[in-house]
Amino acid sequence: MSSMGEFFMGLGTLMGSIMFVYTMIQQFVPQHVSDYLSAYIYRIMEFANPYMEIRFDEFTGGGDWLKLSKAYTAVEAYLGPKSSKLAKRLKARIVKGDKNLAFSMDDYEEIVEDFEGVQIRWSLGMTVSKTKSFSRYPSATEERQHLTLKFHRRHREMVTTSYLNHVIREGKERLASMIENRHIRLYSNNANEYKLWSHVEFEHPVTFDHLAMDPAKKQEIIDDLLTFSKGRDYYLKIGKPWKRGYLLYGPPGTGKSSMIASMAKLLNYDIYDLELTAVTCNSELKHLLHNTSNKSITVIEDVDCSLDLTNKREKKKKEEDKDKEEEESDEDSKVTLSGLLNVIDGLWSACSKERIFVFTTNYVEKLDPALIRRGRMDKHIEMSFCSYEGFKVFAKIYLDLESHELFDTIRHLIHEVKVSPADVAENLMPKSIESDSQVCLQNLIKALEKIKEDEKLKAEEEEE
Ligand SMILES: Nc1ncnc2c1ncn2[C@@H]1O[C@H](COP(=O)(O)OP(=O)(O)OP(=O)(O)O)[C@@H](O)[C@H]1O
Ligand SMILES: [Mg+2]
Repeated sequence: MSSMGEFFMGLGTLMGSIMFVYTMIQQFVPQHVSDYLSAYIYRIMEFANPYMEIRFDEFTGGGDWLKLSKAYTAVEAYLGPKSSKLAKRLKARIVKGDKNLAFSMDDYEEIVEDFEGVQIRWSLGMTVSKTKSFSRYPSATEERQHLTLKFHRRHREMVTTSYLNHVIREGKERLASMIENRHIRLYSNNANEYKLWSHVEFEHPVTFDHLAMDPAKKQEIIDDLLTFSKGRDYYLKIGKPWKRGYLLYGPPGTGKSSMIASMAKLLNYDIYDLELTAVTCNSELKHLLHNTSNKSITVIEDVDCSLDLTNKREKKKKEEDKDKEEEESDEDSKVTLSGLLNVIDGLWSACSKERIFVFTTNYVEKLDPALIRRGRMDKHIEMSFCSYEGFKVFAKIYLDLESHELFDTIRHLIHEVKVSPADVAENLMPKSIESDSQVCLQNLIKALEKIKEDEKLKAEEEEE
């Protein structure tokens, strides 16, 4: 064994000397001779080098369509605990919700692990590329990491099969448990250079318990969501992709956004807040949706305002007769209704699992029926003005009250007026440190009476 080691050490010294001599010669020979020599020297080096390398890049794809590599993510997760034990230089960071620091390998650090008696080296490298001139930060550099696996080539078969299978399997298991324990993420598609999502940790405190709405309706939605999340086998059995669409409609301030936050909390799903107006074309939309993860909620808020999705199909038919060519180029340049329908339930959507789509709108009647038909938006949920039941939820949460002598007055008033839950919540909040629940309820009564008065005046004006 030691003679083998000595042999390779000697070989290493020899190669070093050849490189030194070659560098000297290079300065005195013409370019074409130097190129010729380089090719030969490279071959000799390859022949003499007993090690092989496999590289895992952080991103795959190229140009504007970069994608976080799944293999890299799995390897990184696999190496996490090993790095803290084996690496000499570590990076430390605080992970929210975890009391211990998280460690990973520092840049250009290397760790060596033993797998079934075979020595395997992992190193973390970095490629630095200048961002393109149209970047928001002209001189900024873009750093991308890669992990390199190095081993003796006589173990090629074992490393490329059983070792790497083991790495990916363990990495994926670790990722799954990390996702289960980590905070929910809120992704948004700001128009960055690589057309990818950026995220923050989702800190919204609202849950279904805070939602003021009819308790039976609330329970029905909770049951629907839980049935969906446990429905893997059922969806397989009925031959449908495991996804569900919810349309939330109703006036402003009735809890549509709060409902989305509660859904994500209930299921522990990430939220992808898709800003359609920032998407330039159908293929970019497809790219973004391809890069969402399973167990997630993709949200398009105010879908009626995001695009002209209202009667696009009818327009399209007319335009088709007019000028076909013009329409084709138009299709390429922006997101269209058919582009959106295609990403929601085109063939590719069947490749993902456990996906929820939520659209919100204040004007359900404006939307193209194709967009909201069952199968696309499976459940239509009307978020409406505050009812007495809704008020009772607020009274319990905001004031710790289950009953009060003023409740009866509020019950009568709330039936008579159209008041949003947001307005009720605002009026119930104490406005000074001295305000007790009596004062808060009286404030609400005043506000409701004012709304009633205004509604009456408006009706009279309209009649006139
Ligand atoms: N049903 C509700 N239950 C509890 N709180 C509510 C409800 N509706 C509104 N609120 C309160 O009002 C605020 C605004 O609500 P939210 O943003 O969810 O309304 P929205 O329906 O999404 O409005 P918009 O149509 O303007 O987007 C919330 O922060 C919340 O405090
Ligand atoms: Mg909203």
